[in-house]
Amino acid sequence: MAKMGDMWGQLGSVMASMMFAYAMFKQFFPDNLGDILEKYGQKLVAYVYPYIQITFDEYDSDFYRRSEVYSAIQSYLSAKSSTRAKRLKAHEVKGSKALVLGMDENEEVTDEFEGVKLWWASKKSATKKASFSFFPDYDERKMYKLTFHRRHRDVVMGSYIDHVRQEGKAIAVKNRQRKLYINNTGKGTKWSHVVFEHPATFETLAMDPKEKQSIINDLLKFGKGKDYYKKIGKAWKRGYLLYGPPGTGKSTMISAISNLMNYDVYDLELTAVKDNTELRKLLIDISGKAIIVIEDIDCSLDLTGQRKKKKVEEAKDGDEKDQILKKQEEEENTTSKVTLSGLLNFIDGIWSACGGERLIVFTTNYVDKLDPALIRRGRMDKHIKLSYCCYEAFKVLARNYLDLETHELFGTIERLLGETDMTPADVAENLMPKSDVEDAVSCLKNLIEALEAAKEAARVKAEEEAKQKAEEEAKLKAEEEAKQKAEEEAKLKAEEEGKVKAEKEEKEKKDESTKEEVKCNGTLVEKVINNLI
Ligand SMILES: Nc1ncnc2c1ncn2[C@@H]1O[C@H](COP(=O)(O)OP(=O)(O)OP(=O)(O)O)[C@@H](O)[C@H]1O
Ligand SMILES: [Mg+2]
Repeated sequence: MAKMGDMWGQLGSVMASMMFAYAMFKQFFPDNLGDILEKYGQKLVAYVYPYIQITFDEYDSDFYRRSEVYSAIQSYLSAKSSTRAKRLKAHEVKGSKALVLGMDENEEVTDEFEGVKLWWASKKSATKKASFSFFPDYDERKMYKLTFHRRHRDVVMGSYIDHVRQEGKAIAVKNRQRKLYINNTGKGTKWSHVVFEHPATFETLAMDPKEKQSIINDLLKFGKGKDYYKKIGKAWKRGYLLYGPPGTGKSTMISAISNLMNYDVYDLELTAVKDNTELRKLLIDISGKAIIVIEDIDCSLDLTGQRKKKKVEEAKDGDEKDQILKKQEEEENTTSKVTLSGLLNFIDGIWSACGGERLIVFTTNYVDKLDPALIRRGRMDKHIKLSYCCYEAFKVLARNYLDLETHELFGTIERLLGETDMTPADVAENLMPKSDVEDAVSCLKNLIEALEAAKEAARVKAEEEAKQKAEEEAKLKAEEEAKQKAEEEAKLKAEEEGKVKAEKEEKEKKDESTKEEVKCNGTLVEKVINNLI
């Protein structure tokens, strides 16, 4: 019975060949005889082959998305096949208690539902792709084939397939091993994954308890919001922007969110995405119950296109311009061409609604660098600032790292944390015992020492900065004074020169008139003498 499906499949192809042969010879029979033969032929086929086959392909017809029904059947059959199939495929899933078993190719299992017997077979077919390559390229199609007697058609269509889907989904959720997906593996538009095993939870996350609770409430409400989002006509997704200095727990919070919500994490490396089309393809491949993470978003996307253009325009020299353009072209070929608008579409374009519940999380150290369009509410709905360690956050770390709820040194630490900035990462590092002989008290003392050192360093830095600022101000002032002095001197000099010039002109004028007078007098004397003579 194990090869029941195959047997009927072969019989089916024999019948098909007979029908083909019949079609070839049909033209030699009189019309009415042909009709009679066809009618009885079909009856004969139905009589001999009373089984129906349904095929479930791994991918939807457009090859964009893995079929949900296929995945559900796979989970459903993995439970059946591990007890019934003879040839199994074993996948070792790290961290799971047992091997995950599935049907091997061309293997069959039987199933029973409401007294109806059904046969499932796993198949694989390869069709040759149209390609000019020397080596032929094949498209592999995996599928499940369901065979059942035609008298059970109503049961199968009415309830069995639905039962398989529901059961399969429930099994998948139960066995779900969360995954961390990455896209920067040189496989183009494909995600590859590892098992997600980060132990961080909201309990171990050090931050202000009120803020923490509000984030947890927000997430839980989102998780239960399927009907609500449908009612308000919004895609079931929510954006979180996590910002703050390095080592304040942004990445840790993403793990805590994944552990709280039981979502997979898709760590999207934007710089490895070729262009907007590739970005969209990646988006389509993301399943529901997912956190899409773009870390250090300010470094991932080139928002400086404008500035580059300007640089080219500024370059006057033709050679210089060519060089800049050539360099830019080279850069463009090697770097990602994902644009801001491509990313905005990724977050809330029409495609972003495919696939079910999703969280989109951006992290950055420099929130001011981001384009306001990227982080406006509606895209990044909740902005969470992760900051330096406060006393409340320290208490969480002390509980996690040292099992301490309170201690007399806590007071000193509270004061010091109020006086200096230290990231939770640094506090945690100081609280961690480095050897077996180190106990909780020595760790607290280490932290106090580190805080005092940090305070001293901050004081020295502030002093140096103040000194540098004062020096710069003094330099600026001196420069300003020198400039003013120079201006005044120049003015004085100009005045002096003007005065000298005016005097000179006056003198020249005077000399001129004296000359004129002398000339006149000479002429007069000459005239008088002439008259006298
Ligand atoms: N708020 C926190 N609660 C608990 N542990 C923390 C917290 N912040 C930092 N840590 C510890 O410090 C380490 C570094 O933190 P994390 O990687 O989350 O920082 P980040 O904010 O993502 O830094 P970056 O901006 O450099 O990516 C973590 O492994 C964790 O052990
Ligand atoms: Mg980080």
